[in-house]
Amino acid sequence: MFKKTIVVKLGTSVLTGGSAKLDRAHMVELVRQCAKLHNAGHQVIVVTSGAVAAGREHLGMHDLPTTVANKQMLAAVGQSQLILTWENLFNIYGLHVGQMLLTRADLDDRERFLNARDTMRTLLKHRIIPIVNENDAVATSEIKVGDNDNLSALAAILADADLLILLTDQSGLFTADPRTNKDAKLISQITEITDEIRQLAGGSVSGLGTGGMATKLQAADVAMRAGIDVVIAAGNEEQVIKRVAEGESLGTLFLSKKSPLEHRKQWILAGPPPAGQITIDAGAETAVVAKGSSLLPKGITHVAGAYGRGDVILVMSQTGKVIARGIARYSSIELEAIKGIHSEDIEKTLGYVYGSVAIHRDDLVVL
Ligand SMILES: Nc1ncnc2c1ncn2[C@@H]1O[C@H](COP(=O)(O)OP(=O)(O)O)[C@@H](O)[C@H]1O
Ligand SMILES: N[C@@H](CCC(=O)OP(=O)(O)O)C(=O)O
Repeated sequence: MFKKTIVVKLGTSVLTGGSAKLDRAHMVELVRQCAKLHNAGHQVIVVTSGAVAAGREHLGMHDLPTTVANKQMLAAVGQSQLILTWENLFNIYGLHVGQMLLTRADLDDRERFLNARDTMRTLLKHRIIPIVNENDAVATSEIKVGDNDNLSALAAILADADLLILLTDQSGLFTADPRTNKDAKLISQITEITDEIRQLAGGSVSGLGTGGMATKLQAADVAMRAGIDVVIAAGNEEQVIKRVAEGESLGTLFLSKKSPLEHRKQWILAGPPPAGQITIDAGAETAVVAKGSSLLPKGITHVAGAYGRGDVILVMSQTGKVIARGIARYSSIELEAIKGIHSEDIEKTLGYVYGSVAIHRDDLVVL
């Protein structure tokens, strides 16, 4: 069976069941489904809302505050309760969780993006469930993602996910808001988000979540552009996570045209102008061109230009021919220090290591 990387986004409406506190009984059921997928060999990442709701419950506040600062206060109180709840629930299945609190500003910054991606990958490698929420304490109006739908699309990109499942209190995207329109019909598949589709999505009516369907469509748009399929489905549908992950037609599927890898390679080719270059020896050229291998520091003979981790660079042959374009895993200063050495010696030379490769084969397009 194909092992997938799946991001499951749980909205406030799903986690509270429409009440003013966390619905722990339902959370147990959602965790059971995630644990089952995890144990079948898939990689599962949870994007959780509910910090504000948990804070409200913990402090016994009945009215939902309207000011951003008060919501931030509730999120600060509630996030620790929320993560503890997830840790305790996943523990039932012998699993640990790792908390990642992110903002869009973190992910817009190339260096921080790569650092967050390293954390995500390392958690997954150690079979720990990453639990992501917005860092509400520092998310102001300029920098906040604004809702966890958009954040979940960024988390899916960070995780190189195959599938993003947005669970909410409706069974998918309807032709109109089903709360106010009884004749609204479920749309089962979308291959392109057009203006007509966007017009179907109103704001949140539940008053518990923030974005309604509009932010789910924004998230679906971002994820699809990165080659990630998206499903919007109801959080209370039986075995919903497992069934969607297995490809059952449930809710609304947003089908992406390209795979994440094809998308990334296209971006490397057509994206930003190269920030610099490296020259490699004949052995490395054979490995990269003929075998499709990653490029190791050992094969680098020359570094030119000033660039950072995550920048697109050119890979040149000894005769000055451009062989490939790729995303550098180390800055030009770091590559200058580690060129020609064995990967095991990177740590000794730099004092730290981001991995054994200078450019990973998934980040490399041979020309
Ligand atoms: N076309 C539509 N199809 C389905 N739901 C819609 C549509 N337009 C607006 N909505 C509203 O979006 C709400 C879900 O968004 P929201 O309350 O933000 O949930 P969450 O907390 O899960 O993010 C639904 O309860 C529904 O009333
Ligand atoms: N970060 C906030 C969630 C923001 C929000 O309301 O998201 P959502 O319910 O997914 O629309 C929290 O944890 O309460």
